[in-house]
Amino acid sequence: MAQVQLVLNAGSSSLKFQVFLDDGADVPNRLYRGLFEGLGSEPHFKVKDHAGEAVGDQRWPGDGTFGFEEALAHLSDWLSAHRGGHQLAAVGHRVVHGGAHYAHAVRLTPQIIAELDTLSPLAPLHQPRSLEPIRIIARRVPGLPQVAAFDTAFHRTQPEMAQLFAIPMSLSDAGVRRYGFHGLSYAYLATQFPKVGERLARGRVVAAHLGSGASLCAMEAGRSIANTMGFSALDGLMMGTRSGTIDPAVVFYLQRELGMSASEAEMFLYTKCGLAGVSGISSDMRELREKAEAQPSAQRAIDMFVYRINQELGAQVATLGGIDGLVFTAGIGENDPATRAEVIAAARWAGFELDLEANRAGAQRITKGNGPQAYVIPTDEEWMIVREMRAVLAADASVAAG
Ligand SMILES: Nc1ncnc2c1ncn2[C@@H]1O[C@H](COP(=O)(O)OP(=O)(O)O)[C@@H](O)[C@H]1O
Ligand SMILES: CC(=O)OP(=O)(O)O
Ligand SMILES: [Mg+2]
Repeated sequence: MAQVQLVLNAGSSSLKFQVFLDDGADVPNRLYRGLFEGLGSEPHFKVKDHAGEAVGDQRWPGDGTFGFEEALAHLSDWLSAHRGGHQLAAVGHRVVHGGAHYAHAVRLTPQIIAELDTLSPLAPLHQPRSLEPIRIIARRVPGLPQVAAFDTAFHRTQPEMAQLFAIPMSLSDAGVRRYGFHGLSYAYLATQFPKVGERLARGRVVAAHLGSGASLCAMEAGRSIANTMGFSALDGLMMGTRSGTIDPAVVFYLQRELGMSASEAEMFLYTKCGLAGVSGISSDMRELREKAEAQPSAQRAIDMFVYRINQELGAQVATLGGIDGLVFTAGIGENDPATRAEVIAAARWAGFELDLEANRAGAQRITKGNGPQAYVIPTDEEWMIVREMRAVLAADASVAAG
């Protein structure tokens, strides 16, 4: 009987999944691809089959009664009904934080799960959400292989300078360092660069993962050189609900003057800031675009989002010593031509020239002229995870075979 592999990707506002045929093919054969989006606002479940046909679509009221746990339960029922008799052979998970230790995906054991849980304080929005389904599955189907693929792993190639803070080395050695995130997304993009062209595959690239979480990654010949996210996924760009880089003295102020505890200040910066905090309207770029004309606070949030991208782009380009290509990806990067146009307009200092029509039409290359070029490449973290999972399981099997 044919077997399938499931991949789960728990993001800050979404739970994404894909089901692949476990047929040993080099290019993973996808059966289903789906997601819950708007977790925390207006939950929406969508699934497509391998041909892109919608096979599931459901919405829940935005009253806070349908959260991550309900999404997991719904997904489990949906999968049981749609597995078509295929047996589940393995589950791959996006685990945001692999610490300094994990530079590659790993097969999960109770010890490793416990070790990964110690990193939860470094990624409070993400790590517990990845570990929860891992624990549930381990309890319900104890023998089922589960593999964790890490968002931090891709960045372990960064030079020491990019990974260190200006603090005593003893603290850096204890783990207070820059890890970088969205690595599975950037690793996937790197696999696509050769198909797009030499300039991306060999050159100096800044990739912009603009989703609910957002970051930039400076890449040289497809390897990570720097990332705007650091010790945590709170750093760098302004995000859906996260502040991004902020003067650390603001944190002291929140505690000392506003009486917040450390945990309250932390949750404030993770969940009440960014697009949602500045606009007072929504963390979702779609809603802000709709309301921008009528509501100045929505326009202000969008303007600040673009302003910060351009600023951080400057830092990444300086780190690379120049730029050959800019790549947009993730929810906003893939779907919002207005944000791309505004970022490119702000980044004309780097020589970008927008191709208005190509950008509007959603073409792969969205700039023209002789300067550096900008592209849109849809990301596929689940595809990257299934590939990494297969490599881990194949290595395990060859060790077992002796
Ligand atoms: N058509 C669209 N136009 C503008 N923004 C969009 C569109 N579709 C999705 N988005 C944005 O993408 C975000 C989700 O991005 P995604 O990469 O899926 O995030 P995550 O994985 O962190 O949950 C949404 O919050 C929304 O702001
Ligand atoms: C690391 C991170 O911020 O992920 P996401 O964008 O999926 O929330
Ligand atoms: Mg994501």
